[in-house]
Amino acid sequence: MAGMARAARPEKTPAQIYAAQVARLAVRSLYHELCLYPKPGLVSLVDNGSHDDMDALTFMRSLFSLRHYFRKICLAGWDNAPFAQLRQLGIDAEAAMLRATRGINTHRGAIFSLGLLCASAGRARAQGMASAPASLRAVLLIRWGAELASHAAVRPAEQHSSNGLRVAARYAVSGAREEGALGLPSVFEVGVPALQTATARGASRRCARIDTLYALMAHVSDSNVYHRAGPEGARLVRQHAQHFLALGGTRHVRWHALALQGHRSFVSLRLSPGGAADLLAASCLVQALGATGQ
Ligand SMILES: CC(C)(COP(=O)(O)OP(=O)(O)OC[C@H]1O[C@@H](n2cnc3c(N)ncnc32)[C@H](O[C@H]2O[C@H](COP(=O)(O)OP(=O)(O)OP(=O)(O)O)[C@@H](O)[C@H]2O)[C@@H]1O)[C@@H](O)C(=O)NCCC(=O)NCCS
Ligand SMILES: Nc1ncnc2[nH]cnc12
Repeated sequence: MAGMARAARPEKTPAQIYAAQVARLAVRSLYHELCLYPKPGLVSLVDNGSHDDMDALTFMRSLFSLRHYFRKICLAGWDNAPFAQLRQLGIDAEAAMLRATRGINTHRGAIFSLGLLCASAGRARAQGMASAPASLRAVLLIRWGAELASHAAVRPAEQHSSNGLRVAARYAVSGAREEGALGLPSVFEVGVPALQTATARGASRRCARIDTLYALMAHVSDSNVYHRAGPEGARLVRQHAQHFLALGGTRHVRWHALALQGHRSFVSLRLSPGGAADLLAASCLVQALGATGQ
């Protein structure tokens, strides 16, 4: 109304400003993973890979639904929230993702690992620490390590309640829970070093991400691969990734053709390394947080 002063918006606190920045980086990391091509068996902007129930639009809806979650969990970390509170935010985010995708699990692994990283970034920043990879991991383990370890111990009522738990019971392999309990070793010991090495030798961002995805596929016990194709599928994924890396990865002149060939054969076998894809996004987030230099 003319002549009436509009109420001033309350100033954003440093925590709110930082959490918004971290959430943008988390969503961007998931977007970079989605756009990357060729990724063996995985959904991209080009095709649906080994998936007939989801495409790039499903992933876009999913990652858009997660933007407030990443902001909230970063703020919770800043406020030194207990693990139960982080977990509840993750459960709510899974529900939002499933509403956005009409019931399809696009980002459950990412909600867990990138969520923990956003919380750790918030906690580190509140304590005046830099968001370098080593600090993020130390904060994650020191603040929530014990609770993450007990989260990894499956209670009888939970057994067989998810693909990951069914796979763990059937093949005695680890998955997202163990990753969390150990402070995301695949991210800090495989993904981030692979990104750093590729960047240091002057690789483009795209090539650095392709090489990192392959390094993760060669290393990770991916419950999504076991769920779809058992130990034989897991062996094929590891073998393809090790072969690609042994040839020099994206330094090989024919890397694109090799990766396309892998993509086609993964699709014909319905293989999908979704866990490695999530961990690639998590590694990109750690690299981006480190690059903020704060
Ligand atoms: C800890 C949880 C994430 C629970 O995990 P759980 O052990 O119960 O297993 P899943 O529910 O199966 O989910 C685990 C997802 O994690 C990804 N993943 C797989 N291996 C690893 C690994 N070694 N390290 C890290 N992450 C890994 C993987 O995500 C990708 O696969 C998805 C597709 O999965 P799925 O639906 O099984 O596949 P389809 O083939 O489509 O199945 P069908 O339709 O054919 O049946 C894809 O979306 C990727 O994201 C696994 O899916 C967690 O649920 C939990 O405790 N949550 C609490 C809340 C929370 O997240 N809190 C966060 C802060 S604490
Ligand atoms: N691009 C992708 N395709 C299939 N599953 C995934 N999980 C995470 N990212 C994925």
